[in-house]
Amino acid sequence: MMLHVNDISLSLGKAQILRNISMDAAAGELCVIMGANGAGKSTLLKVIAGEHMHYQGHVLLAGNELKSMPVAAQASTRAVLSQQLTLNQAFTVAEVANMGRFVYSTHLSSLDKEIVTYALKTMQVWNLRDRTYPTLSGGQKQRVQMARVLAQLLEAPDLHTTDYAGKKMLLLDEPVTGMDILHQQLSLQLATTLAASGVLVVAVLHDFQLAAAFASRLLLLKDGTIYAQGSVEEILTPAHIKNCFGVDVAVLEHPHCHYPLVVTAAADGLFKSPAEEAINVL
Ligand SMILES: Nc1ncnc2c1ncn2[C@@H]1O[C@H](COP(=O)(O)OP(=O)(O)OP(=O)(O)O)[C@@H](O)[C@H]1O
Repeated sequence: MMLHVNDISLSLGKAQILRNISMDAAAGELCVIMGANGAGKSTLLKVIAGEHMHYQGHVLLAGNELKSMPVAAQASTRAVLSQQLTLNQAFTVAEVANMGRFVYSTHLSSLDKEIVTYALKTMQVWNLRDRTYPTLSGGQKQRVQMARVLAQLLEAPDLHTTDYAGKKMLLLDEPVTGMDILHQQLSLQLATTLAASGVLVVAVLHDFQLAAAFASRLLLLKDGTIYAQGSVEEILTPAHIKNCFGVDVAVLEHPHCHYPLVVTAAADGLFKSPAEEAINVL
């Protein structure tokens, strides 16, 4: 799957949310989008997911303009994990995971069931399969959502046997929010493994360490535009982070791994005294 985003802009209501965004990503990449709250990350992901079809510019998926792709074709080529997905009805965990397969047919075949079982086991929520989804903890819910998108994406109950190059895209909006460190690692290793099988993965992350460890390419958004894009080393610099997040950091070398470590350099100084605040307001 090749994703080609060419000069897209998007308004929601009266506000222009995205401006002149261009990016390319290819099969096998794990492309991470970062940026401050409100920078436009989720909105960009939603455009790519086909949720905001009134964008200006072009979004090409494997050479096809997204706007002209039938909904069924879109659903069979990409799986989406959205932010703050609320499911208050009393579905069981297994039923939520089954939803990943309903995009193909309302009748689940034995292969569908095997894929769902495999997805639940991969995300270590098989033991929760009969629980009602709303009663789960935040991190458990997120793991079930990962199982659902995995069930949608896979064509076989195995991570390693299928070549997905040119066929599948996985869009993840803050997938590890609320997960403990083990399941954060598990989820991103899963994303990397899928990428190695040819899936194009685009993920919004807030955690610099996870981005540094797993991204093959980074996109930094600021105020609805692309501030910078490139390799982890090119993007995770103190200057870029200061400009996009307003925080002073130091970027160190990991003692064992090749990736950079981002640590905050100043623990205080973000809150000014009331007198200084007053001067800023004036
Ligand atoms: N439906 C909408 N109508 C109007 N404005 C919207 C709508 N959805 C999002 N916005 C605005 O668009 C901007 C970008 O929102 P978006 O959710 O893409 O940010 P984000 O980078 O994902 O932020 P966060 O890190 O908080 O998740 C924000 O200012 C938000 O208030």
